[in-house]
Amino acid sequence: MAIASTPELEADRQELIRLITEDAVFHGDFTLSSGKKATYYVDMRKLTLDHRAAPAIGRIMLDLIRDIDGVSAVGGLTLGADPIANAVVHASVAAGTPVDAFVVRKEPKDHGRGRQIEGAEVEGRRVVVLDDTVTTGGSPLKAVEVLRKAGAEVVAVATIVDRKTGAQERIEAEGLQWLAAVDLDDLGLDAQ
Ligand SMILES: O=P(O)(O)OC[C@H]1O[C@H](OP(=O)(O)OP(=O)(O)O)[C@H](O)[C@@H]1O
Ligand SMILES: O=C(O)c1cc(=O)[nH]c(=O)[nH]1
Repeated sequence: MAIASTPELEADRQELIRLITEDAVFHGDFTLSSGKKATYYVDMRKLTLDHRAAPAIGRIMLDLIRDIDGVSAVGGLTLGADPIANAVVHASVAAGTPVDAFVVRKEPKDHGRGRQIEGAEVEGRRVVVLDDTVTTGGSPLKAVEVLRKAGAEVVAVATIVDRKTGAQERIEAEGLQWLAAVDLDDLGLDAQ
């Protein structure tokens, strides 16, 4: 669990935990992105696109990466990461420490400029990969692979919710820092 760096930001985080618990945790039988089964699903899109939560998500995720030197762009695999990256851009401008955002497509675009990474140019830049909920880590690692091929220096993966099912170990095995704003203890859920 990552306690925020100031009482105000920790209040933001606690309010986000309340909103996730009330509005984004769904119980039932779910198939996850990895094909695994689970009895709950955390639908963070409900909150990354919600006016009550999006500004705080930007501040919380900016705070989460505060100790990493030289980060100039953030983003991740579309679409979970996209509204988070945009929120971080706004929070970073408000904080006087601007960063840019990028979107990593699942496949390169088949028309126009044919790009797989949209937005900020990442070559030679230190970047952080974002995600909304991480289970196996496959999605952020796909973004890492695409970003590295494009010449980015990926330094960390930062998620809002960590489902605590092995992603941290996979990410750290890639030499990347692992950061999570909210974990299962915060939400009163068991790992699965
Ligand atoms: O850690 P993983 O096993 O990769 O699972 C987590 C991923 O699953 C969800 O995205 P999803 O694949 O549902 O795609 P979407 O963002 O396009 O909805 C979520 O937003 C994460 O990116
Ligand atoms: O593993 C996933 O696909 C997944 C789990 C979860 O709780 N939320 C989500 O958006 N994706």
